Amino acid sequence: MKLILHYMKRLYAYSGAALTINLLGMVFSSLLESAGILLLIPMISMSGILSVQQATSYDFRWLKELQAMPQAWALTLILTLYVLIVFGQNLIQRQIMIRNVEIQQIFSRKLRSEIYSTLLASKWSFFLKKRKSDLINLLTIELARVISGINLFLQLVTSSLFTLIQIVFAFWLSPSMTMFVLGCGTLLALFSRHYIHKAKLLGNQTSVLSQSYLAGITDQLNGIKDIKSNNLEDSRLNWLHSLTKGMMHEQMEYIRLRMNSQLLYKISSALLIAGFVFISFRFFHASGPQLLLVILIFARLWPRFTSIQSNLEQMAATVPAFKAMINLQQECTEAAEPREKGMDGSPSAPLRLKHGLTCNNVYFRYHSAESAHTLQEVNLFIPANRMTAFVGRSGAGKSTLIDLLMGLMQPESGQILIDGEPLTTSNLFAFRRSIGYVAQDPFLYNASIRENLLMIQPGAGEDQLWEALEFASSADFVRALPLGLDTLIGDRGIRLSGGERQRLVLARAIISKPSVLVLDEATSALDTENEKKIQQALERLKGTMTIIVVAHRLSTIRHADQVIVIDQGKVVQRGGFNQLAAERGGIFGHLLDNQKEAIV
Ligand SMILES: Nc1ncnc2c1ncn2[C@@H]1O[C@H](COP(=O)(O)OP(=O)(O)OP(=O)(O)O)[C@@H](O)[C@H]1O
Repeated sequence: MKLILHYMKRLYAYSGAALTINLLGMVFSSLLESAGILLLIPMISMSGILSVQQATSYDFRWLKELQAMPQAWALTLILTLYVLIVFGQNLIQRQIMIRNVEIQQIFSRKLRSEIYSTLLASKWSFFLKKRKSDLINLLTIELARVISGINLFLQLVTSSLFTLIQIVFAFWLSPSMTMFVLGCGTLLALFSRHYIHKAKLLGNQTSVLSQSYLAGITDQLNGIKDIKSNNLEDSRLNWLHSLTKGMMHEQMEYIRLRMNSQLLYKISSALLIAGFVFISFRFFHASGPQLLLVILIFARLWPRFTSIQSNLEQMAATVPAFKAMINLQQECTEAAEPREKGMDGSPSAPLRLKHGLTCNNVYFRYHSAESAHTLQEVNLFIPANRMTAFVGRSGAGKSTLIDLLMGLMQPESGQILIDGEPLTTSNLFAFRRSIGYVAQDPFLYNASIRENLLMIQPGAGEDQLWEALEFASSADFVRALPLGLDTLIGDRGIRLSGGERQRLVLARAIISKPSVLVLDEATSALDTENEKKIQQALERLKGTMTIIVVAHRLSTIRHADQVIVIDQGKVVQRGGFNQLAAERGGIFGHLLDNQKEAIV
């Protein structure tokens, strides 16, 4: 309940007065509905079916005045009033329903953007710990459950208000009978508590199953080529069958639970009416009109109790989603990156690196204090507008160092300096804006080549697009495509070859003319021809920007101004390519020999 109230407060904060007006509108509409029913009494009374005076202890003075009028006049008056009330009530009801949906839509939109923006503002280290599919599950399925939980809560509030007014109205007609119905309702609600508890447990299962489903499907679609080429379709289908069996079982349990509770309420309603009418008639000799009133009150109140019970069960099933969403928001807030503090609130302009980047005695580790350092005692200088290459064995710590240099993670101790200034929150965003980044596994959006380039430089003209493509050795292949720049490249650029993808990502990285270009193993998965094209692109860019390259293929960095060798998290060699190649017994020479052997 605390969790739901947390979001209700949010709902109130977002919708403010509109929500209060709607709730008041609901009370008014409910009052009108009761007034409409109240008018049925003189109608019934006039028809002679029921003498209301006889059935209740109240004195209907206005009825007597009506009876004094000619019957045709009185009936016309009552019927007109009845129609007007029903008409007015339905108009208000219509307005309330539209406003309710509007409030819900505004809330769901704001909640989605609030959660997504907190997520985007989280540090890179947060994403390293999280499974991508779990985040997708939270942002789609669980978020939808939270929104449906809020809707259910609003329905519950409405239902409770309606019921309260019905109770007051019923009390006015017959206090004793209303007390009896309320007593029975309370007893049944106590008895039905276990349904709500069970619904919450089933809601937990729903969360777990949907998380597994999404995680499995995402993994498998990401690795569909592997599945097809290794003939794994049957085993994947078996996985799906067993998971969907669990999902079906859980859904059937839930629906059985809800139907059982509804059945209990409906059967008890019939039993209570029958029992009450029998006892009143047999032992207390109640009159016909009194018995009719019992049925009227029961028929109006009991369905309300049933719908409140059903509402509570459905809400209980969404509680785990509320819990998951609050946890995610808390985790994101704890992992939030410091906000950009521009002087006038606008994003800061990219930096231009003048002298270079420095690592000053940098130490870093991913896990707790007990684990070994991934990087230790790293001291180095990357001069501006030169090409610096990092090499080393797999797992040496090259990518980790690049992440620290880009400010994606912070050193445990030591400092990263930008032109002599420590990299802190005040210059972090301006520095990041000055970087163009190309990863080993190039990421492209499922859009056209043009759109992919414009995402980084929205205002770029045709000349600028082609210039970036020329520099990245991509112009030829784009020109050869039937639709040229407007070619759609598919999911992550699947319709292009690995080399074309990589060169297109390079074009995208340089289109904004960044001050620093980072290539993290961008040529490792390429063939010699494509590697050569990237190498030529780097040659063209040399001197215009600071280039940092992590390379497994040493041929890529043959023309680097400086090569830094990392081993077990430490800088073990540095110098020019040829100088390091000539150093006897060094790791660089060893790596070079290995690659020569592989070629022979
Ligand atoms: N997200 C992470 N969580 C925990 N440990 C990590 C993480 N990423 C990398 N490591 C560990 O840090 C060490 C350095 O990894 P890193 O990726 O920086 O090496 P690398 O030199 O770039 O390797 P490669 O050339 O194979 O990509 C490795 O032992 C690796 O297991």
